[in-house]
Amino acid sequence: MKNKINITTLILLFTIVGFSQNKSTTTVSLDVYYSKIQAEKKPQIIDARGAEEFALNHINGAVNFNLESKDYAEQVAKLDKSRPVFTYSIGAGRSVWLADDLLKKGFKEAYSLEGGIANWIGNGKPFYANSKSKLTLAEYNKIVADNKTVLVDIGSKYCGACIKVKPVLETIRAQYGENLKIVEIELETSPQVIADLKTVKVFPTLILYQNGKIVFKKDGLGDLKNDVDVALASK
Ligand SMILES: O=S(=O)([O-])[S-]
Repeated sequence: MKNKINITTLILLFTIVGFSQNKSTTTVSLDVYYSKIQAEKKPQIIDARGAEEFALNHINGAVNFNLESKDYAEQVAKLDKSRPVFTYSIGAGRSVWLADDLLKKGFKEAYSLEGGIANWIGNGKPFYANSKSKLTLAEYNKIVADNKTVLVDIGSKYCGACIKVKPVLETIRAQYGENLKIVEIELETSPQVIADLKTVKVFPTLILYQNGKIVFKKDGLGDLKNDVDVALASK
């Protein structure tokens, strides 16, 4: 439990401090990141999340460390400073910190992936996952077809912003009961459906369907409760 709190606190801290920094020039779009990786024979891809997160899923060919790792200096020393380094995490936290630190240490190029692992997997790029998806795309489509109104929450249990969605979902669930089907999809248990949906660019992503059609799709929590109320009141 203590460990879980520490990891969550750490992620929230990285998120808050990461967002409060000036936007780093090292953050690039998925297209730029991917094409630069493709141009490298042996790309140096660093997963800046925790070891537990990395063990569950990661970009193919990535290695794992971040600024908090005990062997951080050793890991950095293994990299080639003259070649680009590609970092990612969940958002603009750990990966930006790592890319900036590498640049300070004299690396020529360091790029952090905008939208992190959500953007990579959500756009169908190759990834490793240690388990099959609990939910398949066929099952997802059936839920959307079988229920008049469906709210989908897509995120990761390691993402600070995703954790903030949960109490809002509970409020919505209490208000709408059986009139609204809520589906929660986590990267850790259903990575393949996130890839198959081809719509996720960031965690959390929230999608409201009515009669099988998308009413809204939101990147981030925003004012979810109000948006659901407004959307359902107008139907
Ligand atoms: O640190 S983070 O980018 O994973 S939120």
